Amino acid sequence: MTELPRTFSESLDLRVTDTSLRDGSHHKRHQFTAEEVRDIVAALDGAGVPVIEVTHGDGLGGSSFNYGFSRTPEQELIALAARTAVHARIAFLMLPGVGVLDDIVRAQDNGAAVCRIATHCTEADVSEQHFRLARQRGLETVGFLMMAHSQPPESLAKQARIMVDAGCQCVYVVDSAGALVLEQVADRVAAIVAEVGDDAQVGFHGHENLGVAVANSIAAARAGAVQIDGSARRFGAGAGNTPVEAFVGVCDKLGIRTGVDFFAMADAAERVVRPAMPQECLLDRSALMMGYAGVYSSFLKHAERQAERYGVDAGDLLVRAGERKLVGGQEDQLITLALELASSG
Ligand SMILES: C[C@H](O)CC(=O)C(=O)O
Ligand SMILES: [Mn+2]
Repeated sequence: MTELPRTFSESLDLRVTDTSLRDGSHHKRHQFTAEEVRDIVAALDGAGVPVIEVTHGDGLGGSSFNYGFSRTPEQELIALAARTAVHARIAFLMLPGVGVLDDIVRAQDNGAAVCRIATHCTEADVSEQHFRLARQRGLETVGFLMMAHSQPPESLAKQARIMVDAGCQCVYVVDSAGALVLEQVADRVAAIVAEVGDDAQVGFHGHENLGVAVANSIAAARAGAVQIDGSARRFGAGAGNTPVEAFVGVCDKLGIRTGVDFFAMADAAERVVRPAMPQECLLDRSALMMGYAGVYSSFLKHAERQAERYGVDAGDLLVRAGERKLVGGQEDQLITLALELASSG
């Protein structure tokens, strides 16, 4: 049986992970400065956020021509975050094949404590060696089943079992496209809870493309998820993630104990995180198309760039990406789709 993370105090019902400094990296085109990361970590830590994720938007090793180059090397940002946080644990994300095993070792040497491994939701087996290494090294582990809207609950449960058997301590339903609504989240979480039982925890990572990320996160919690992701001020890909400050406020009203201070979190979101954002994360036409058509939220900035370059509409391009069922890593295919749209229009 997998040992569960000893990260919960008896007095908490669920654990919040803030991913502004990782998912928000997409919205900022990976241009975080050291000062922004230090100030945001200090503010989130001060508000009682227990886990803060810091990495390139596409995970360790993501700084590249395909995904966009980081302004500041992510390992430097991880080290700075770990030095800054007094209570919070620092997490990092890695996608096998984008990052490599050695990147995990470096992130841990730089002070990270939580290793989050993400795969497309039908490809969990590519994460097995990464979970084994992380657990051998004493890291806490989380598995991300991305684009979870694209598979039914029972398929996700089988993929979750693969991750858990490899050493994953908490499997997340990751609504990368912000395409799931309410029962669709609950059914997926419940299926994984039923499959993994006491062997692992279950989590939920939402996107706001259809405007229901907070409600989806509550549905996940009611179905048994005990780790929930969000980003201060929704700072994330697409229309952004579940806003942590609103989620914490809703949890307070429902009697769900997160340990995060609502008022300090609202201050951090407005006074520290918002100034680091290039603009608000908008629930605009393009974001709606992603949620409706089931498109990976991190495609937004790439689609906007190709739409401008080829004189097509970004929303139309995203709908076509949904029809073609593109998955993470296929960002370059947006160029082909933009050319198709340009020649058909
Ligand atoms: C690499 C992706 O941005 C991971 C994620 O946050 C998602 O799929 O959503
Ligand atoms: Mn995300």
